[in-house]
Amino acid sequence: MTAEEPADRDDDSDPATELELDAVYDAIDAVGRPHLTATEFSRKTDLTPDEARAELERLADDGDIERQNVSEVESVWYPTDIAEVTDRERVVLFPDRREVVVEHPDQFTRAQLSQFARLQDTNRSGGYVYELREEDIWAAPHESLEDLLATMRDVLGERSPHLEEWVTSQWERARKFRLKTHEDGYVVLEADSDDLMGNVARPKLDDDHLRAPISDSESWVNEDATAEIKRTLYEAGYPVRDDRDLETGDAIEMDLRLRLRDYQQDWVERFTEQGSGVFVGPPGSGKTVAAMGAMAAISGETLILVPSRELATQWHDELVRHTSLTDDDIGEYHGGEKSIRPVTIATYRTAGMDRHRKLFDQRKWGLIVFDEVHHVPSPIHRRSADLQTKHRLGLTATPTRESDDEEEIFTLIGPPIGTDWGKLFDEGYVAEPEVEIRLVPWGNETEQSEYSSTSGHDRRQAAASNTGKIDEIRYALAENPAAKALVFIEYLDQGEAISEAIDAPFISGETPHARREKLFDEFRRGELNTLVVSRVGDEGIDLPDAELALVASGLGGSRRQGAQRAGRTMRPAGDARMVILATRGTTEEDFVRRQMRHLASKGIRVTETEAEAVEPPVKTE
Ligand SMILES: Nc1ncnc2c1ncn2[C@@H]1O[C@H](COP(=O)(O)OP(=O)(O)OP(=O)(O)O)[C@@H](O)[C@H]1O
Repeated sequence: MTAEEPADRDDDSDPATELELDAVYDAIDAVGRPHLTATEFSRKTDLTPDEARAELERLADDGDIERQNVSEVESVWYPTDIAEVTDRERVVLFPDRREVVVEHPDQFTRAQLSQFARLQDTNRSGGYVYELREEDIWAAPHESLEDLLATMRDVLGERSPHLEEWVTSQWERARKFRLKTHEDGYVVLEADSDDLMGNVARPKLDDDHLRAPISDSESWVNEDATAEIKRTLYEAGYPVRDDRDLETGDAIEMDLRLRLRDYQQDWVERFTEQGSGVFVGPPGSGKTVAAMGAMAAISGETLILVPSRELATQWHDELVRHTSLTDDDIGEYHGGEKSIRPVTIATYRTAGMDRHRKLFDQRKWGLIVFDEVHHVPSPIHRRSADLQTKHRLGLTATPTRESDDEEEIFTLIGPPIGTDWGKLFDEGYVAEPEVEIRLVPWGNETEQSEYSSTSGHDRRQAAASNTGKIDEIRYALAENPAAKALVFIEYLDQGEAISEAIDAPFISGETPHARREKLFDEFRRGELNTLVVSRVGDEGIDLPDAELALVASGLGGSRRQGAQRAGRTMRPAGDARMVILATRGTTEEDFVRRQMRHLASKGIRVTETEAEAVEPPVKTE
C-alpha cells in the first residue's frame, strides 16, 4: 500500500466516495428542510465533518448539488433539482397485504398504478395507499402478462416474486373459461381443464344454461343464457372470455374522414380482435372518434345508446362531420324523434321501454355502442342479455362504480381496453385539469347556526347553499376574466341567487329544451362567457371549451359524477381548471375530499386551499 491510498477498512471502499446523492436526499429529509450544512450531513451519516464536507464538494463538482454561502462560517448545500427534495417520490410495496404506498407520486406513476391497482386511501403526509384486488388484475388493460408485469416492475422499482406469482395466477384465472362458436354454429363453453368444467362450471350452472356435454371440458350452452353464464362464473371468480363469432349485421358503407391517433388505432384493433370491450379514457381523449373507427372496422348496422337526447344530437352531428355517413343514413330514436336507420342513436330511457322493442328487432344490428357505459340502466342491462350475439362496445371515462354494476359491465359488454392516462396527458391529447378544493367560510352567522341546528338533508343543503360561496365565485371569475366558465349548482334557489349576483344565465331542469340549446350554443360560440348550470343541465352535455369549472355545490352522490364534472374542464383546449367550493368545517368538506380521492386515483392532481375572497378583487380591464 502506498501513502496515497485510502486507509484500510474492512470493505474495499471509503464510505465517503461510495455515498451517492441519495444519502444527501435522505439526510435532507431527516433534517426537514430542503438544504443542509456539512455538519448536519455528518450528523445524519457516519462521516466525520471533514469527510462530509469533502463528499458534498465532490457532488458539487459533479453538478449534482449546489453550494450557497449564507454565513461566514458554514455553507448550505442543496440538490440542483430542489423540487426533488420536497416532492421526492417513494414507492413502498407490501407484497403480503398486496398494498403499495406511494409518497408524493407523480402523475405518471398514479396513471400507471391505476391500471392494475385501486386507490384505497390517502394519508396525511400526501401518501397514497393502493390495493391490488383480483378484479383489478382481471381487468388490467394489458395485452399480455409480460406487459402487465413490465408495467408493475416499472412502477414498483423492484420485483416481488411473491406478488408476481399471485398476479400471474389471477391473470391465468381470467383465462380459464371461454365461449366459442362451434363449426356447426352453436355456442360452446370451453374450460381449461376437465376439473374446472366438472367441479366449477357444471355444479354452478343448471339445465337452462348448459344443454349437454360435448367432452369433459366442453359443454354446448343455451345461447340465450350466455350473459347469465358469464355473470355466474364471474361471481365464482372466473371471468369468461367471449370468443364467439359475432354477428356483423347488414353491411354499411362508412369511411372515417380523419386519421385515428396511434392509441386510437390500437384500441380499435384490440376491439375488433375481441369483438367486445370498453374504451376507457379520460374525457376528451377521443373515445367517440375511436368508436367511429370501430364502426368503420365492423361495417355493420350500428345501434348507439346514449344517456340523453342532447348527446344523441351531438353523436349525429359528429358522425356527419367525421365520417362519410349522411343525414339519410342516421336515425335518432328518443322522446323527440323516432326513426330507425342503418345507424340509429337512441336514448337508454326510450330503448329500455318494452313498447320500443322494435328498435332491437327491426334491423340486424352488428354493433351496439353503449356511450357513457356507467349510465346503462337496469332495463337495458336486462335487454343486453339479448344482445350477446352482436359486437358490443362501451365507452367510459370512469370505470369505477359505487355498486357492483362494474361486474355487469365486464360480463355484459366486455373487458376494458386501454387506459394509459399518463401517456395521453404527456402527449398533450388531454390537458391536465388542476382540481382545487377551496374551503369557504360562512357568509353569515345565521346560516352557520342554521347548519348546526339541523340534520340530515337540511344540514347538507345548508352547507351547500352557504352564501359565502357567492363572493368566492365572484373572486374566481375576476381572477380569470377571459375564461369561459361554468358554475355548477345543486339547488335551484342557490342557482338563481348566483345567477343574479354574477349576472349570468341559469340553466336548470326547468329551462325549456330550446332555450338550453340556444344558451349552450352561445356559450360554444363565445358570445356568452359564463353559465350557471344545475345538475340536470349538466348530464351528458358537451361543453367543449369550458376553461374554468366552479362547483358551488352538488358534486352529486357518486364519485363518477365528480369525475364527470372534472371532465368538462379537461378538453384539449388548454389550461383548464376546476375549483370546488366547500364550506369549511362542515360535512361538505369531508365529502368533497372523499370524492376527489377518486380523481386522484385516476392520476389527476388535486390540491386544497383556503378561500381567497376576503375582499373581492377589483376587476381591471
Ligand atoms: N383522431 C383524431 N383526430 C383529430 N381530432 C380528434 C381525433 N380524436 C378526437 N379528436 C377530437 O378531440 C375532441 C375530443 O374527442 P371525443 O369527443 O372523441 O372525446 P371523448 O373521449 O369521447 O370525450 P367525452 O368522454 O367527453 O365524450 C373532439 O373535438 C374530437 O373531434
